Amino acid sequence: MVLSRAWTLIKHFEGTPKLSDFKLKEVQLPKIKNGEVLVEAEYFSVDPYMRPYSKRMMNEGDIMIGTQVARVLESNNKAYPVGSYVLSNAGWTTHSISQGKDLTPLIPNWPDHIPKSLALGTIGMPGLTAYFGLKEICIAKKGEIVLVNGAAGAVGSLVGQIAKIIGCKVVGSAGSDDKVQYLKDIGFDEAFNYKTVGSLEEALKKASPEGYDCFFENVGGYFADVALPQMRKYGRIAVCGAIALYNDTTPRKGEYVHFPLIFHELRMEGFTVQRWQDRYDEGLEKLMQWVIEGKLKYHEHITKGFDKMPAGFIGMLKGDNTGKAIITAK
Ligand SMILES: NC(=O)C1=CN([C@@H]2O[C@H](COP(=O)(O)OP(=O)(O)OC[C@H]3O[C@@H](n4cnc5c(N)ncnc54)[C@H](OP(=O)(O)O)[C@@H]3O)[C@@H](O)[C@H]2O)C=CC1
Ligand SMILES: CCCCCC(=O)/C=C/[C@@H]1[C@@H](C/C=C\CCCC(=O)O)[C@@H](O)C[C@H]1O
Repeated sequence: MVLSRAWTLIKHFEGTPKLSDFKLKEVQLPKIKNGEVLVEAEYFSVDPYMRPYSKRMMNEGDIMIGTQVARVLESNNKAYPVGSYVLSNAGWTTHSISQGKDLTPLIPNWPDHIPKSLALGTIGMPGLTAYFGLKEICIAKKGEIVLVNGAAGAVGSLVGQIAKIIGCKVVGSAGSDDKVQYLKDIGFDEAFNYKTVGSLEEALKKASPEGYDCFFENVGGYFADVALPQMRKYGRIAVCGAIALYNDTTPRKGEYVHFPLIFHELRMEGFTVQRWQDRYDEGLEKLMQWVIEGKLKYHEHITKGFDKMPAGFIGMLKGDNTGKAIITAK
């Protein structure tokens, strides 16, 4: 018999989540039946979507939603041999039993020298988001100018690097001077700290006096208000996320989007990465290839220990992470 530990949401968040919104539970798991698999988590992802979607998708008392990289401990299912690694949607729980429907094997021939935690970041959902969002929504082309906010995070840091691979000029914004230095280290042409620039409008103009062809939007709110009028004619805006709004308890007031959209003839389109589910293999192979070739640099912000899951989640929302925020099980 295996003892599983799980973090449950005891209260829907009001504004920024607090440690006291979560409670650790222990559950004795039964023996696995025919077709079932028992997995043990090694790495957990904490993602911004957990903040707004927890209210839409969870009841108080549920195990927190989320993805993990796990190792198969026991198996009565040929598709998942003991010792193999899978992505699991079991959420914030150390051990879980499943029929295999919510499991995905890691891509075949995962090289030993590439950390398996990257299946939650650069060679996983955030990597795919950057790849398809930039290719299919921004339609970024060689010689164009790309703006990305939340640029030092899991998605943003890849958007900038993939745009450089395509041959674009890349401008990024992030919330600390260390993050700005990181962006320059990984090849961004221009980067600034949105928290300390006196004027966001001037910072955007200084970074690219010609304006922007593509805007990969991760943040929302004031940043978008200021960025939209700086788009060039026929510019494309990929609305990937809006993290500045996720903790809001009352709707914000802001600029009308209509005027820049009309005057600059812009196309603004929201997406979730699942749209390209049937092309994930293509994206993951490309991301893995770029990592192996050293064209995509990865950085993980690692919080050690399952006990720290809520702190790691809250820290990511506050901006503690450079690159992908990961929690290790041990
Ligand atoms: N559409 C889709 O399918 C997907 C969308 N997303 C979205 O992409 C965005 C980035 O996600 P991801 O890369 O995983 O997360 P990150 O790794 O970028 O982590 C979140 C970062 O957001 C920044 N942030 C927090 N609050 C604010 C704020 N008020 N204003 C500006 N920045 C803020 C912080 O960095 P800083 O120090 O710079 O403030 C923080 O580190 C999110 O909006 C997310 O919801 C992600 C995956 C899929
Ligand atoms: C208003 C919140 C925007 C969040 C953007 C974001 O980060 C999206 C991430 C998705 C996430 C989607 C999760 C659930 C979809 C539920 C759809 C619904 O109708 O409620 C996860 O799947 C990974 C990213 O694709």
